[in-house]
Amino acid sequence: MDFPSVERAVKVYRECASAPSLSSASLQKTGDSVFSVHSTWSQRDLERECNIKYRQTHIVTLDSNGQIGDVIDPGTNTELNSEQLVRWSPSGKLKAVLRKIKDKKGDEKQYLEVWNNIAKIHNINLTALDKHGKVYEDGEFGCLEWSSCESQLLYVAEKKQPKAVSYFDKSKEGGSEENPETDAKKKDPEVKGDQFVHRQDWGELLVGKHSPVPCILNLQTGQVTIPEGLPNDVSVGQAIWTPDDSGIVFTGWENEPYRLGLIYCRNRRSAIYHLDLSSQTCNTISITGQSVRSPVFSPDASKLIYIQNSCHGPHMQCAQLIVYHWESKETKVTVDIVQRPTEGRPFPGLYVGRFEQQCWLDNETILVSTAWRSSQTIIAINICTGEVTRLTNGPDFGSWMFCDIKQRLILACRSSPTRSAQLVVGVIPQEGDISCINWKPLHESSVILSDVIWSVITLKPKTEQGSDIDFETIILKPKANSGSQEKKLPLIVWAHGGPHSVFSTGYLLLPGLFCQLGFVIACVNYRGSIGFGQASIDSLPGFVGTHDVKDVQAAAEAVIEQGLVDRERVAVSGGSHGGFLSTHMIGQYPDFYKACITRNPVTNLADKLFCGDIPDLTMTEAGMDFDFKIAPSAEMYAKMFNCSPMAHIDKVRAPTLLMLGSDDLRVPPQQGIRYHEMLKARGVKTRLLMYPDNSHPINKVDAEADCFMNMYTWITEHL
Ligand SMILES: CSCC[C@H](NC=O)C(=O)N[C@@H](C)C(=O)N[C@@H](CO)C(=O)O
Repeated sequence: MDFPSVERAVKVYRECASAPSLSSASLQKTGDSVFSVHSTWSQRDLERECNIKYRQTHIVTLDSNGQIGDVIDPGTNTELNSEQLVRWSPSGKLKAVLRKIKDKKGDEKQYLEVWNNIAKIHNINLTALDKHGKVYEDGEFGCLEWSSCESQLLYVAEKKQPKAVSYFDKSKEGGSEENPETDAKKKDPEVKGDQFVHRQDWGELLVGKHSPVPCILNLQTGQVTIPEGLPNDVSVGQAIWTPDDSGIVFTGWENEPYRLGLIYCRNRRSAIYHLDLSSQTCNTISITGQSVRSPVFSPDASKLIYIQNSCHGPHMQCAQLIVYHWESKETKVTVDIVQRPTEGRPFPGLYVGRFEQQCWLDNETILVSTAWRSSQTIIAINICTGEVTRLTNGPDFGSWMFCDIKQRLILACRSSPTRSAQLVVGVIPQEGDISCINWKPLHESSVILSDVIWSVITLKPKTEQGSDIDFETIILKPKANSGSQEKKLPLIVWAHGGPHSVFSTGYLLLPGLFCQLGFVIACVNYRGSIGFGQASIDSLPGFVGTHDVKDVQAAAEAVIEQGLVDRERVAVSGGSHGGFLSTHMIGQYPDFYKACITRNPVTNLADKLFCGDIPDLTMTEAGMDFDFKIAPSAEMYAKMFNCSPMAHIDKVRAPTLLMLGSDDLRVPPQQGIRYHEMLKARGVKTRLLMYPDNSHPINKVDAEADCFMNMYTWITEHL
């Protein structure tokens, strides 16, 4: 087949990859019926080979009926690459900014700034204060919270460790005998012999993050204090003030017996704590033995909500919404786990990482984004009754993300497989059906794939365990051919990673790109994906390499049966567990797939058990209960190997491209390197690309672009 040229592929990549992705968006009330929308975006810059960050501001007015009036785009884009965290104060009059700057010597410094509407009014060099290590800005631990009196800021940073010195450091010898007291007072504590103690961190994308502690900056004094009374062996994150500023509430993850990778893992043992700052007493709010996260107070401070799910089993699960009544300390599960949604009760359960801090419509209703089958949707939850109302369900946009709410003005971001992110506002009706929202765009999507059409098909597995659980596949087709039968197109079958994640009908860069270049794409949400009920998730562990493989194959065959695809030109792609699946497909269906492209694939679970930051994934997905003591028997090793792609290596024929991140801690590169070598030793065509300074996602701008071009040339060479 004559595929579009490499030059065409480069052009299409430049266009589609230019779509900015939303990092954050907030509403500020700036007048009686006037609101400003501040949004920060991330956009690939291929020339500078970096992701640039910039801010946009829009003005929204409400008319006399409280409906959306004008939407004004003053066209103010400001690049802001040094900002790490931004938080407006409760009054909206002040803005706190955590900024990272390199000084003249090239050393990184972190500043906490406070701006009013005229200028910067506070500027604290946190690094120079030397009260703690780096401030955390990540999505797991990070926080930046104003006290209600707007005189203090709360954040988390690496705990300061005693300086480790050598027993043979001459500068420490002599002198101190004469003045042990004065010397000791003069210096920070020092520890001899600890220079090379292994300090385990929280793994992939959290390297160097070992022991975060809460820090309080007093804006009047410019001083930072680390509260006393913190629980031992707990990593603190997501800290918030109690409503009267008398204490802090935070999520604490257990460090012992050792840390497991935290990112993308919502099953790490943790608790919600309340530390009273004056008495320095710390109490646990949540029940023990769970995985909890994202504490948020109601506007009237009467209730605290947080998310809870089991700390055993799959890394992503259906969660519970917990309400904790602050005065009575009564705790209630207000939204429970959903095992099997039904036509009558379609709500599939909660799949939420963190609440937005401003997620309250009123003191009884919160707004949340959650996976709802193959869509990301916004729901309203009545936290007294547990009633769930779906606020977004339109046919044109499959992915909606809740951003902010002020009074009844809601700010959201929406996209689809053919439209990049678009900010929208709407007014939630005071009466009647709150889902009747008249959404108004603040701007047009920057990328619209007008020659691509997308759809979702539902499939039922054949007879086997878990066969009463359906699954879905998102299909992208070039519009030009959608109706015609004469020209059969090549197909790429895509498997997501996790395995407990999901393809949502939002902007999908790579599938959209390949569809633009003439491929039909099938993105498979196989059984075990989130958003379909807990029973679907639980149906996969112990059956990886069979159920997920069969579902991917069923999806591929269902697309072929639609008649648009040339069954002799089918490729398979996927990263991580998606790489586990794509290498399984070419091993189990060696004549069906004519090419394979995979990123950081899991190829041998037995080998992975003792490398990488998530040994528990290996045992869980192989159908075994994880135990920190990990004492695998020969039978357990056999079981892990037998459900792995490496067990099928002798059958593989398909030319296979592997793309690995040299810094990947989630799935170490050896998994891909060994598979590559096994193919070479068997004369199977294979190519391995190793991207330095890239981790599990391989998302550095230059590496990502190079991956795409190599994927394109590999597939077009072999289909
Ligand atoms: C977002 S689900 C990831 C779940 C899992 N977490 C811990 O086990 C995980 O990281 N799995 C990897 C093997 C994987 O498949 N990662 C996915 C999703 O991040 C990927 O595409 O990289």
